Amino acid sequence: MALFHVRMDVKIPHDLDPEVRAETVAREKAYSQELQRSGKWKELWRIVGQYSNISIFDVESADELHELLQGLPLFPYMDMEVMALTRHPSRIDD
Ligand SMILES: O=C(O)CC1=CCC(=O)O1
Repeated sequence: MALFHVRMDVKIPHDLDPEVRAETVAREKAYSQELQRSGKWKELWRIVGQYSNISIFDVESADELHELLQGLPLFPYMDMEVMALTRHPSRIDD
């Protein structure tokens, strides 16, 4: 198991065809909901006031995360920042 914190900033070009935009956003939703159901996409939060999200992924490896992120329909239109997480030694839960 490997946990990753990912920030995604969505930057869809203003001149993108509205139908392509709507279809891509719909595919993004379906793709992310499938990964949420699988348990790999554990958290998905909107950053208030921004077309950005904070996500937590629980995957086998950085390679797997890379594959998942590259498969996002909005991948060509996003900037991403990825942070690998490890357990803090002061945590009290198992
Ligand atoms: O709207 C976003 O933040 C991009 C996105 C990620 C998963 C999803 O459904 O939309």
